[in-house]
This record gives sequence, structure tokens and C-alpha cells, in this order.
Amino acid sequence: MTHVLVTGGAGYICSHACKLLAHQGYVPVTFDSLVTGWVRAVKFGPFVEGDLLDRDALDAAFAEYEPVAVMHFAALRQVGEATREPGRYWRNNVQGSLNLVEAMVEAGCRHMVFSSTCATYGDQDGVVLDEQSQQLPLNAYGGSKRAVEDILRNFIASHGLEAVVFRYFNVAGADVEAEIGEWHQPETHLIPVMIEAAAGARVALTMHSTDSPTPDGTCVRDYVHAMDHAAAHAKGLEWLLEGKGSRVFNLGTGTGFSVKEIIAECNAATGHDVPHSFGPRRAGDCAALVSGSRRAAEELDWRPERSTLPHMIADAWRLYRVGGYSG
Ligand SMILES: NC(=O)c1ccc[n+]([C@@H]2O[C@H](COP(=O)([O-])OP(=O)(O)OC[C@H]3O[C@@H](n4cnc5c(N)ncnc54)[C@H](O)[C@@H]3O)[C@@H](O)[C@H]2O)c1
Ligand SMILES: O=c1ccn([C@@H]2O[C@H](COP(=O)(O)OP(=O)(O)O[C@H]3O[C@H](CO)[C@H](O)[C@H](O)[C@H]3O)[C@@H](O)[C@H]2O)c(=O)[nH]1
Repeated sequence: MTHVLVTGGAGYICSHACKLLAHQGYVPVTFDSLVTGWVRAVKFGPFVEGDLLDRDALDAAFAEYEPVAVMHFAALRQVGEATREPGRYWRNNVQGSLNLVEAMVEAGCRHMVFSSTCATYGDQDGVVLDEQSQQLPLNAYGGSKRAVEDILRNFIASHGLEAVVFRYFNVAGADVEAEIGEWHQPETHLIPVMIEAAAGARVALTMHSTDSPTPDGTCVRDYVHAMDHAAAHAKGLEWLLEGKGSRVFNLGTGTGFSVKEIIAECNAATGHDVPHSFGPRRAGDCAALVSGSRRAAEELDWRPERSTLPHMIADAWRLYRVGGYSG
């Protein structure tokens, strides 16, 4: 049996990767503290409840499962929260990742697929964001992810670690079979908040900005379906196991949508108007983040298949309707 250690496997994107890994014949071993994840999302392999800040727990997991690789998703990942509580983000995301990398080196596990983010780029008006772009994060979340990329570069140079780093753009949608999806308490991400508002489960969605330097004043993001992310991770793992070495890839479609455009699409897809109000700009928010790279398509042969707004909203809506958000 070929084990892959999946940190954060009880979370949203991570559980989609576990499902695909299991489908491909790997055994995904979830290592998760449940700080934002859910035991009920761990359906596709063994579960180790542990914290990245607990080095002994990590060593025990490596000793028990001897994984061929690590998929490192576990992190705190809310932009607004990171701006209010930067210390928590630096400690959890950076110290936790350093512990993990050191445990890997000691256990002789050399391959990591790492979840980084376009938030490491920050706002760069008019700049095409590709893997060579400068990283100028606006908040502690993006800063902590850039720091982990630095740690990986150092360990690649000194300890023979090999890492595929994925800089995700925004993630949306849910498993097409509605087995897993996005469950956060409290929920802050645009599409699930919008779905809850459309369903009447919350009074209204607050639009965080209408005066951004974008065509309609609301922030623009490049959304990719969680299942397409999982597919990219499987390809990243294959890339490493074939010995192709360390590489950074943006994961975006190259097309951005504004908050207003997404609300209009949600109204059409669900047949319910999304009640909304207007609030102040959320601290740490970038105005626009859209990928300008084709590297993942050209080198990994990654083709997003469900990353259209109608698919992502329909899949999130289906999950909601089968009770997937009910905790
Ligand atoms: N959701 C997005 O739009 C998005 C965009 C870019 C990057 N990412 C990255 O993708 C990854 C997964 O994001 P998600 O949206 O699935 O988040 P999530 O909160 O659903 O999942 C993260 C998981 O990590 C676990 N975790 C956090 N800190 C831990 C620790 N110290 N020890 C053990 N487990 C810990 C949580 O309990 C949770 O299950 C994160 O690294 C995030 O930064 C997400
Ligand atoms: O109730 C809401 C929720 C969101 N938004 C807006 O919708 C856009 C998208 O917000 P999300 O919270 O869905 O996503 P973020 O772009 O803030 O952050 C997400 O994508 C980032 C990359 O852009 C990070 O990697 C991060 O982990 C992940 O949470 C932002 O302009 C936000 O201000 C609203 O107007 N109202």
C-alpha cells in the first residue's frame, strides 16, 4: 500500500484530494488538528488527529505510515482573520510547516506538494501574475505562505527535498457527488455565503467593497473548482514521483469574475435572488487576483474541467440542498 500523508485532510480542498488519491489507489492518511476541519470529511483513508505544532505527533505519523510523499494543505487561511490575528497565522502556518519539513527530512520522505496562494502576489495593478511575478503579500496569511515557500527553497537546496508548490487562485464548488464540500464555521468565503443567503439561511450577504479599482467596483477573483484542484495535486504527485523535481505552478483559469458578476450568476443558477447589503472594504483584501500563466497546462497537462461559474455554483448549491452545510 502506498501511503500519502495529507495534512489538513479533514478540510475543504484537502478532502477532495483525498477522495481522488483513494480513487487512484493511494492510501491518503489525514493528519489534522480539526481546528477548522471535520472528522466527517475524512472518508477515504486513516485519520491521525494531530497538530503540526506537535513534532512528536508528526514523527509518530511518519513512523507508522512511511508515506512516499506529503500533500501539505493544513493552514489557517482567512484573509480578514489573518489581519486581526497575525501572530496566530505566522505560528500555525510557518512554525507548523517547518516542523513538518524537519520531520520529513528525518523520516527520509523527500516529496511534498504544497498549497500556496495567489495572496502571496498582493495587489499588482496591471501586472500579469505568473510564477516569476514578485511576491508582495498584503496580509499575514499571504506573508506566512510566502515564508513557507522560502523554507522549502532552503530545504530543497540543503536536504534534497523536492516540492511542487501550487499557488492557488480562489477555490469554489463541491464534489459532484456531494459527498464532501466546503464546511467552515463561521463561513466567510463568497460562494458558500452567497448560497446561504440565497437559501434564506442568513439575512444577507455583505458586499465588502464597491469602490475597488475594477470595472464594477467589486473585487475580482479567478475561481477554480475544488475537484480541478484535486486533479492538479494528483498530477503534482506524479510529477515528483517521476523524478521531475521541484517546480512552482499557478492554479488559475486566467479569467476573473467580480463579486457582482458572481451574485448575478447565483441568482440565475439557483432561481433565488441573493439578498445583499454593502459594507466597508475588508482589511487585507486585494482588488484583483487573476492568473496570467499557462505553465500548469503546458507542463502538467492540467485542464480545469468544472471551473466554470455555472458548474461551481450548481455543485455548491447541490451540496447545500442535501444538507452538506449543516455541520
Ligand atoms: N479556499 C481557498 O480559496 C484557498 C485559496 C488559496 C489557497 N488555499 C490553501 O489551501 C489549503 C486548504 O484550504 P481549505 O480552504 O481547504 O481550508 P480548510 O480550513 O477547509 O482546511 C484546512 C485544514 O487544515 C487543518 N489545520 C490547520 N492548521 C493545522 C495544524 N496546525 N495542524 C493540523 N491541522 C491543521 C484544519 O483543521 C483544516 O481541516 C490551505 O493551505 C489554504 O491556505 C485555499
Ligand atoms: O461575504 C462576503 C465574502 C466575500 N466577499 C468578497 O468576495 C471576494 C472573495 O472573498 P473570499 O473570502 O471568498 O476569498 P479571498 O479571496 O478573500 O480568499 C481566498 O482566496 C485567497 C486567494 O485569493 C486565499 O488563498 C484564501 O485562502 C482564500 O480564503 C473578496 O473580494 C471578498 O471581499 C464579500 O464581498 N462578501
